[in-house]
Amino acid sequence: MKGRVFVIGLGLIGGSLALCIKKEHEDATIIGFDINSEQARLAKMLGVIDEIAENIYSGAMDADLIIISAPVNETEEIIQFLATLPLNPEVIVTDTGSTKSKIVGSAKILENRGITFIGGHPMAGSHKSGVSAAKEILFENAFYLLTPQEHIENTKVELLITWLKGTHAKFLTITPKNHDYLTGIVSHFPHIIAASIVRQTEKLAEEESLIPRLAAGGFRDITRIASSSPVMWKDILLHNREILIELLDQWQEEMNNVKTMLENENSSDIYNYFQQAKQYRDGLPMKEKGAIPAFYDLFVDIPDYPGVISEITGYLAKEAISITNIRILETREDIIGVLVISFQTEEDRQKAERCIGTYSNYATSIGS
Ligand SMILES: NC(=O)c1ccc[n+]([C@@H]2O[C@H](COP(=O)([O-])OP(=O)(O)OC[C@H]3O[C@@H](n4cnc5c(N)ncnc54)[C@H](O)[C@@H]3O)[C@@H](O)[C@H]2O)c1
Ligand SMILES: O=C(O)C(=O)C[C@]1(C(=O)O)C=C[C@@H](O)C=C1
Repeated sequence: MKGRVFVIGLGLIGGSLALCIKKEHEDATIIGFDINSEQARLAKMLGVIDEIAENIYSGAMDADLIIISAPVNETEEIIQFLATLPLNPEVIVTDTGSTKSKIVGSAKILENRGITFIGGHPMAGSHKSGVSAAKEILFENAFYLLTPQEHIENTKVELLITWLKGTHAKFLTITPKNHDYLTGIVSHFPHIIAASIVRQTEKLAEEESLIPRLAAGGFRDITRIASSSPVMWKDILLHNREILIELLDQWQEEMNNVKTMLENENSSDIYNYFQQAKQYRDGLPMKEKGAIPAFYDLFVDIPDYPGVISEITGYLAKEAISITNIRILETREDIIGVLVISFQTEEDRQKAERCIGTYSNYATSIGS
């Protein structure tokens, strides 16, 4: 499609969407604005946008699509400002905020002026911020939630989906209220828990200096998202305050149950607690980027000697097996333990397992 797309907020999400749109719609012009001029300059340098707008006014005036991708409080303010501008009457304004009720409520001011606003939330991301972390494949197979108000014409929603086709996401329309309830459970609340575990550990580490050095696999897995942007999460919590307070009450009750099981040394209840959790988690959809992203990981036990990683990647290269990611699980300090290699498909993972088995004696497993 041809047209002018204006992205306000050139961070991880705005930058990634700009890349997706440009890839799918080569004739479109992507204009970007960021309150942080360094981010805007970097976005232009990295080829994420075609032009930098000097301000929101100049970028928005003749845009066909406006994407607001700033923290959610800022998003509300940007909407207020857009409502003061003589925009193209056919423009679609959307956002990417992690909360929807307050933003969609604020956007009534645009609708009162005849401007179409369709709330949006791509349900994929990272703990990393900024345009340097933007990537075109970020939203592939993820859900992309849209929250159009009832009066919005279907053709407008379809047009927005066409603009966003290059995300290769799965679009789903829901109400803002339902959106905030669901994302409160599977996204916002886990971020509070991750941060709380890190904070508790930090406090306890004041008395025990070995703690940070021992914080390996399990701790890192459950706390990765505690490295996310504090500005973004401060805003999200305040927007979804009521639901999160309810979830915190339920969580406290849940923790009291665990405490009682332990006080009573009730081994069968403790077993069932973990068993039910495992069963539910193992049954979650893995092939889509939903609550748990799809990774075709192969775990390889490796000895601690220089060159072992290039040896293994060399075997895979010999058989032309592409890898998408490679990392080391630091199971023990100073000792290389397990190499985790990710593949795009299950077929590649199986080929790699056979390949490593053919060329070496390293033990492999696919985890569980
Ligand atoms: N990070 C994620 O995992 C994720 C996933 C989906 C949706 N979101 C949502 O998308 C939005 C953007 O998140 P992100 O991860 O890209 O954050 P980010 O910090 O990487 O980028 C946000 C950008 O917005 C800019 N900005 C802030 N105020 C602005 C203003 N008034 N005008 C113009 N630019 C402004 C910042 O300078 C920054 O460059 C947030 O609303 C967030 O809730 C985040
Ligand atoms: O993968 C991560 O780091 C994320 O936190 C991504 C995540 C999530 O909670 O799943 C975070 C916020 C968004 O609104 C959507 C996605």
